[in-house]
Amino acid sequence: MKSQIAAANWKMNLTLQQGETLLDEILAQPYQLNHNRLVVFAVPAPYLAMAQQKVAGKSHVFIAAQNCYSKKSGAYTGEISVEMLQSLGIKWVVLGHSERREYFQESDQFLAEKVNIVLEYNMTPIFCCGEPLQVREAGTQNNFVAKQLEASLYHLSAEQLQKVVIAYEPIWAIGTGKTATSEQAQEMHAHIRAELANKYGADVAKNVSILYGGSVKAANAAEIFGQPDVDGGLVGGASLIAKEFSTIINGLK
Ligand SMILES: O=C(CO)COP(=O)(O)O
Repeated sequence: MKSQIAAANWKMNLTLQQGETLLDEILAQPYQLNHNRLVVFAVPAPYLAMAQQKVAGKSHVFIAAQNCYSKKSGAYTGEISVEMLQSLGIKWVVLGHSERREYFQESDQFLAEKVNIVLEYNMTPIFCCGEPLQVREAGTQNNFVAKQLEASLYHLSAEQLQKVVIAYEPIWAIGTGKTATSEQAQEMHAHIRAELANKYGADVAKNVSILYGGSVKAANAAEIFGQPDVDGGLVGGASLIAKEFSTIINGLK
């Protein structure tokens, strides 16, 4: 069964104290959450333990890492293993964000390895995909995203695939204020689901949560989330403002 998910991605923002205050303010509000209506905060690595403590005892609210390494342990200075995350109680990891792909040269193959290790530890990957502006302008975005999915996810079994959350984030809409229209979001999400159905069957595809990311804010969240194939969002800038993100959470179907 797929879930509706409001996921915050703080990226490389906020001090520890600012992060604590933000979490306190957001978590102080009442939300209608259940096992199919979830909130996730992807916080910077140094704040994972703090954030995990803040949500302890809160049902249906989870903390995510923004990245992890593909190896179990060893001489990999500066990297974070899934075992370390697991030891903190973290169950979610964002993988393949376009900023990681662009600035840190993360390849499809590397991401496939990260997906594998996250699933091996029974954690949930939020796998990001999405096309740059020139691909959108050329009209070849469907093919571009299908190739990203194929390269990093299609080695998975049907059972494994249903444990992956996909986040469609068109790069031209990230941090630009230029949101995809709800029609554009729905069109791509339907395409992603059709691709998954093609590979794994419709019964599997309908169980996969597909989030939209790119300039989601309080003012547009409910409309975008209301699209039939949009199962919530992965939110950057607006997730740093308590009132904005609280409204976004309430915009979930
Ligand atoms: O990249 C994003 C979330 O991962 C989207 O960022 P913005 O919401 O700031 O556009």
